[in-house]
Amino acid sequence: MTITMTSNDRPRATQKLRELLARPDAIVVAPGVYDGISARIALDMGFDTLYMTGAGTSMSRLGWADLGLATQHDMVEQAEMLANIDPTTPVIADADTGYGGPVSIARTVAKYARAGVAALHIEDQVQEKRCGHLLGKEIVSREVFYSRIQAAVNARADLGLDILIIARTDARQSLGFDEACTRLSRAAEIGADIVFLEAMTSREEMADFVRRMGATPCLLNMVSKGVTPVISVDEAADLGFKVIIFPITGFGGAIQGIRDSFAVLKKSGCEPKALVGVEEAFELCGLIQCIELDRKAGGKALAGLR
Ligand SMILES: C[C@](O)(C(=O)O)[C@H](CC(=O)O)C(=O)O
Repeated sequence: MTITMTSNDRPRATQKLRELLARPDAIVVAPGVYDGISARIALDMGFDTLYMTGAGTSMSRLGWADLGLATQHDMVEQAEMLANIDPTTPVIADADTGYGGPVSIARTVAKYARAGVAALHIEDQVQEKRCGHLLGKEIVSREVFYSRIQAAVNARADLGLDILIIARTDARQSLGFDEACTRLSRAAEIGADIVFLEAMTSREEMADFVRRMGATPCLLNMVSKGVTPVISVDEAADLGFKVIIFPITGFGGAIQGIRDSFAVLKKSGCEPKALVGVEEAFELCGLIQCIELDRKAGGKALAGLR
C-alpha cells in the first residue's frame, strides 16, 4: 500500500467513499480508530475506510470518558491527523452535536472537510452529551435537530465542499423508535446523505429502520456490550445497511492488550516476551517511507538508519 504525506489527493477520499457506498449489496466496514497507531494498524490491514470514534478520541486525547468533554478543536486536530496518514482512505468522523448553534456547525463542517474528513455525523443530543449507549440521554427538539442538519448542508453548499453529512438521532431511548425514524426521514429530505439511528434494541428495529429509510443509506453502530444486539458485517449487509462502524474494537482491544502487558511487567519485573519491538512499531508508522523521502531529497539525517 502507498502511504503519502501529500495533500494533493485529498478530494479522492470523499469520492472514494461515494463510490464504496454506490456498490450494490455491499457494505462499508469502518473500524474505530482513536490515535495514530490504531489508524496505522487498520490501514496496514487493508481496511478501506476508517471511523474516528469520539469516545476513543476523548479517552486517548483527554483521558476522560465520552461525556461531551472533547471540544471542536480537539476533534478537528484528531481528524486532521487521522485523515492525512493516508489521504486516499476515507475517514468517517464523529462530530457529536456539531459543537454549538448553526454558526458553530458551519465552522465544524468546514474544518472537518478541510482536514480531509470524508463524512461526519451530527446528532440530536444536548451539548452535555454522552455515549449513545448510556442511560439518561437528553434530546433537543425536532426543530433544533433539523436546524443542525440544515446548517451542515448549507455550509457544504456555500463553501463548495463535498463532505458527506450523516444525520444521527439518539431519540430512540427517550422518545421511541417512530420519533427516531421521523427525525431521520426529515434529515434526509433536508440533505443528509446517510442516516444513523443510535442504540437500536432489536434486529426487528434494524430491519424496519432500513425499510423505512428507503433509498437513503443507513449506518449501523456496532458497540460491544452496548444496547444493540451484536450482528456480523454480513448480517448487516443482508439487512440492507450501507455502512457499519465498530467504534470499540480498537480501543477495547488496546485496553486489554496494554493491561496484559503491564501486568506481566508488574508481576515479573520484565517486559512480556511476545512484545512488538521498537523497529517493527516504527515500520508500522512509516519509518521506511521517511527514510526514502529523506534519501530522495538528498537529506543525510536518516542515512545511517538502515
Ligand atoms: C459512536 C460513538 O459516538 C463514538 O464515539 O465512537 C459512541 C460509541 C460509544 O461510546 O460507545 C456512541 O455510540 O455514542
